[in-house]
Amino acid sequence: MSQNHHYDAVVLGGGTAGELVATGLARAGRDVALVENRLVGGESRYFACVPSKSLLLSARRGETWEMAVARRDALTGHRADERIVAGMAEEGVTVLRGRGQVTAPGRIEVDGAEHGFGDLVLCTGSEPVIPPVDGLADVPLWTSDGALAVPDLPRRLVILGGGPVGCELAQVYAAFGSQVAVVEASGRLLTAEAPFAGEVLADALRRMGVDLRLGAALSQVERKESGLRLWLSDGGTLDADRILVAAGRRPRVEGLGLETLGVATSPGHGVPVDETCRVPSSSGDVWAAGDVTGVARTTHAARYQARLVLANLLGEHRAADYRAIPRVVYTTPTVYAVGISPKQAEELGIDLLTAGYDLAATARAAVEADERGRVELYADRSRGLLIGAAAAGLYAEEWMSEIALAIRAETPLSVLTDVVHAFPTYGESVEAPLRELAGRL
Ligand SMILES: Cc1cc2nc3c(=O)[nH]c(=O)nc-3n(C[C@H](O)[C@H](O)[C@H](O)COP(=O)(O)OP(=O)(O)OC[C@H]3O[C@@H](n4cnc5c(N)ncnc54)[C@H](O)[C@@H]3O)c2cc1C
Ligand SMILES: NC(=O)c1ccc[n+]([C@@H]2O[C@H](COP(=O)([O-])OP(=O)(O)OC[C@H]3O[C@@H](n4cnc5c(N)ncnc54)[C@H](O)[C@@H]3O)[C@@H](O)[C@H]2O)c1
Repeated sequence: MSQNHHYDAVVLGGGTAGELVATGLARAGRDVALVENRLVGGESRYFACVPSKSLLLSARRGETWEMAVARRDALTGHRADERIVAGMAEEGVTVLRGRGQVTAPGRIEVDGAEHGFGDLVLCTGSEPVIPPVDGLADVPLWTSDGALAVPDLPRRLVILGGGPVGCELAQVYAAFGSQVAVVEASGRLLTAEAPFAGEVLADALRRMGVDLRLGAALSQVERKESGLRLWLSDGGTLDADRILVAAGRRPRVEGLGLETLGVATSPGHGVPVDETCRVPSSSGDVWAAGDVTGVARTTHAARYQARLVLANLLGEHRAADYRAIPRVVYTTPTVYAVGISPKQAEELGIDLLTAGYDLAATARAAVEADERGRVELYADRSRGLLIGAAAAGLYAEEWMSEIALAIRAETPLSVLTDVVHAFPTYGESVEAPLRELAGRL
């Protein structure tokens, strides 16, 4: 095996988190290599956030499918990374293309060549979970990666999973004319969030003609002469031309050689990290950022953790605070959640006070002629503080940011109730529930 250079740091995985850490280290004068076996820029840029948000916008604008695909592909740079790699090289990052695997403390192999490192930063992201369903492995499947990189518009599409991916893509394909069904094992969409959010979205999808099969799991798939036949656990059946699996993602921790560093991993779980994003290991300095940690699987959380790792590698001591990381589903209407959800509060035994408001009561809803949606705010009775919120409504991803700040900054309710919102905005909808919470605490 050829012996190569010794780097101050090796970043394994060149997605959102890896790109940020590697570039930051190079700018600080460190000798750094970024190892990437697919495309530098990662999931978000080519196969996830950017193409899905582009298609959702095209759907809202009423563009044709051909226009939408052209726009999506232009925004993702036609899934080519040469420009980004060249930019990183200019910053001083060495990009090593190939699959990386740690072979011993301080040593990593990339496609037959071995390199040395001081620090290791794990940024390997996550991968889709394919449920063990009879016959599913024998039929052509899409995961979101596949769906968001091809020009096909299936006539009949079944989406397995009613989480953020399933809901966003159901809206995309239904808007462009596919006959869409969503099979979701739990009784509702967006099961991790407040029930009203999934209900508002279910109503929006049904109005577009989406067939929602809630509380049913997929139990068997068979290939028929003209397409696929699906059997569900509630006895129902569906016919489809294509199945899109959106049944969750798991941190990519296997096959990285982490055992050689004494890093304990288990399938389906992220690499363990402390509050500084350091990975407990028997040797050397190992850090992790992004989906691989399994902490908060969004691009903005990956960027947050990457900035933290970078600061800590450069001699600061920064600890993560995950209390106010937003969770957004970019459908129409948007679903936005931040902080503690009612389900989490129950699990944690928090005495939760809830106050809500229907967006229909705002003047903005009348102006927009769109009365859908609601906002709910959650306070911890014992601490007298706002700790969570959820909203389903147009542009909620924009007007709910002040609530994220309020949770993160632990802003007293007496201050929040004194904030004046512009008229007529959906943002006014938080005023009444804030006053209600303040009155009940
Ligand atoms: C359909 C979809 C839509 C989404 N929409 C949003 C959204 O709107 N907003 C949002 O905030 N989040 C969204 N997400 C989540 C977001 O995409 C992820 O949280 C984000 O991409 C995580 O970044 P990362 O750096 O951790 O991983 P990635 O960007 O996946 O990067 C990991 C990289 O590591 C590489 N790699 C892995 N193992 C190795 C190895 N052994 N050797 C070399 N390279 C390796 C991979 O090829 C990959 O490029 C969406 C996800 C999906 C699936
Ligand atoms: N806008 C965003 O920020 C955004 C958008 C999309 C995805 N993401 C990220 O991507 C990750 C993955 O999203 P996801 O929607 O794939 O996963 P998820 O885990 O949120 O939802 C998967 C759903 O599939 C259902 N399911 C699983 N197996 C099933 C089966 N056999 N039959 C029927 N239903 C089944 C589950 O009950 C669950 O509701 C999320 O963690 C999210 O953070 C973020």
